[in-house]
Formats: sequence, C-alpha cells, structure tokens
Amino acid sequence: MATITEAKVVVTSPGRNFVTLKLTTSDGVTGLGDATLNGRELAVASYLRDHLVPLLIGRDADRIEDMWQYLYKGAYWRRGPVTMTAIAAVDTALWDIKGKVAGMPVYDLLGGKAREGALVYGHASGATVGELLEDVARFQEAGYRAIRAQAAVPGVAGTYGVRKGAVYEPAAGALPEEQLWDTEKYLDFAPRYLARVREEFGFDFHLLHDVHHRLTPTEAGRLGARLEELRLFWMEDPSPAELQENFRQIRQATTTPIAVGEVFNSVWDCQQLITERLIDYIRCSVAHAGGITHLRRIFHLAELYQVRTGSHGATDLSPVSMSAAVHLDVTVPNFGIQEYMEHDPVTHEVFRPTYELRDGALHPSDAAGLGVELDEEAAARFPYDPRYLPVGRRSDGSVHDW
Ligand SMILES: O=C(O)[C@@H](O)[C@H](O)[C@H](O)CO
Ligand SMILES: [Mg+2]
Repeated sequence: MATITEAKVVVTSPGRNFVTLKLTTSDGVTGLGDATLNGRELAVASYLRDHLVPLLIGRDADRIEDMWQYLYKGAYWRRGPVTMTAIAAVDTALWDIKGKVAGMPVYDLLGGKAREGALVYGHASGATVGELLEDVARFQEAGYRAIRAQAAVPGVAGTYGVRKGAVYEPAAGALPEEQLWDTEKYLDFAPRYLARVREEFGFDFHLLHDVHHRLTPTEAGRLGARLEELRLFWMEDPSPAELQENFRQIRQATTTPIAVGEVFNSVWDCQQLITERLIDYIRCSVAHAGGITHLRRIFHLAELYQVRTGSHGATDLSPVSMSAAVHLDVTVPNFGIQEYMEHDPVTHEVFRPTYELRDGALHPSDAAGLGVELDEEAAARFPYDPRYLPVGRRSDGSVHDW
C-alpha cells in the first residue's frame, strides 16, 4: 500500500490564476489536481491547506472511491463549488498517481478509448459583426470543426464573450467590472449576426452560441425558436438553472438543442434536467464537479437518457483539468463535444500538458497518468493576482445575471 506523504497547494498566476494540488506518495509518485475556482481561488486553496491536507497525510493513495466518499460524506456540509472543487483536486491527483503506478494513461484506467480524440469548439468573437466573421474564418483555417460565435451588441457596452485583445475574462482591476445588459437589444441582434455567420460560412461546421444565463424561460424559448433554421449545435445556458423544472418551458418552445451545467458541482444539480430530458448536453467539468470519479457518474447517468457531454473548458480551467477532461472524453460512449480555449503561452511556462490539437480535436498522449507536468520554480515567478468575474446590470441600474 502506498500512502500520501506530502500534499502541496500551489497558487500561481501565469496569465491568470490557478490553484493546483500536488500529492506525493510513499513510493515517490506524484499526482496533480486542478483546484481553480475563477474569482474565488483562495477559498479553495484554504479549504485544501487548512482542512483537507491534514486528512490526506498517511492515507492510502490507491483507494480513490473511498477517498471521495470520505471527503464528501465526511464534510457533513454537502456540495457547493468550494467543497466540490477541493474534492475534485484530490480525486484528479489520485487518478494521475494510479495511472503512473500502472504505467497507463488515465483513459486506459477508465476502460480504454472509445474514440481517438475529443472534438472541440473554439471561441470566435468580435466587437463588430465584421470582426466576428474574420474570427470565425481564423478558427476554420486553424482546423476547428465547431465554433462558438459571440458579437458585441450595439449600444450594450462590454457584451459577454467578446475578447479584448488576447484577454477573455476576468478583466484586470481590483474590483469586478460592471457590464450593461439589455435583453431586448440582444434578442433583436443575436439571431441576425448568427444568421450572417451561416450565410458566410454555410452549414458544414458546428455553430454554437452561449446565452450566459441571461434570459427568462419565455425569452429563451422565443430565441431558440428563432434560431431553429440556423441549426445550432447548441444554445448554451439560455436561462439560470437553479430551478431545473423551468427548462420544461424552454424545451416545449423549441427544438434548438440546449446545453447547461458549467456552474454545477454535483449530479444533484442536473438530475432532473437529465432524467426528464430537459437538456441535450451536460456541461459539468472535472474541476468543479467533484473530479473524474463524480463527473463520470454524471456522464453515465446522462448516457441512460441520451444526453451527451460537452464539458466546460474555458481558460479558467488549468491544463491539468483540461487533460483530465480529454482522458474522460475519449472513453465515454455519450461524448458530445469539449470546450477548448487555448491557454496563454505564458501558462505553458508553468503547466506542460501533452495533449495535442489535431483536426479540430484534442488527442491525449499515451504518457502514464494525465500527462501534465507542473514546473514549481516557474510557478513561483507568478504570484497570485486578485481578479473577479464581471457583474451585470440592466439600464435601470439593477443587477442582472452575468
Ligand atoms: O462557456 C464559457 O466559456 C463561459 O461561460 C465561461 O466559462 C464563463 O464565463 C466563466 O469563465
Ligand atoms: Mg458558458
């Protein structure tokens, strides 16, 4: 039996903030887990350092499921993004260790490949429709077969999803940026620019769009119906999903496929969405939904109901959880798509993943474990840099879902 002898929490900001857990066993094997919770990073770092590390030292590194149950049920206070991200980091690091001990990539531990690579979608955006079209062309030239399109809505400063230079989010600054939101202007404009994308580039690629929780179920149904002829791959987060039964109304109003789940952290956040078939794609991630062990459970439940996967994968997830996602993606029968946003090159000075983008799909390497290295000396050169995600406000000044 190998025991955990060291558990280290590394907070670093190469381009943006990441929290990483590094476990070492009595056999000298190391494993990595991503514990990054965008905008609330230090809460997870403290949860790990102050509450989990003392429980990990001396514990059997082989018993991944038992560790998961021990940390989940042992906390008494169940679920929540901070707890589940911390558990995810431990779980991911243990899978990495198990793979290295077995001399196998994690996808082989999970039953082996069902496909060679995970189809990904890239993020095209533009401050104008012209810029968006140029960006879509750039992604097509780079070999992407699926592209998410977001354009700034005229008269709505700081529309969600539009990059400023190389920066996606969060913006620099000590306090959250406040962005204006106008539902009517968006509902009028979005179908028109998405139609322009189809006119220009045709139907021979997957087109996606993220609504980012901005609409009521009535509005979302109306938008979905209007977008049907554009045959979107999906309409993401059309409405906030705390109340899962609200999606029944969207479902009845439109056949545009629906994807939800990047903010969920457990199967209980999406069990009704899945079992009542209120969505088509479940977007939970390894980092925020309890690690490989729990995300696999969610994906298996989804498979029974013909709901496919489409994991969150913005750059607020480190190359460690991106790698874990790709290993899981290539094994599950109900894989749909994987979100992928290339990390800033400076991020790769600290994290060295071995997955590769080829023909619009991410391919895991056959390295044992997850195939990611963390350079701790490089990590020390990039101290934590406090950032927040933006806050949305309507034109009357009241707070809207961002
Ligand atoms: O699907 C996406 O990429 C976005 O919704 C981002 O993940 C979110 O704004 C948090 O960074
Ligand atoms: Mg999203």
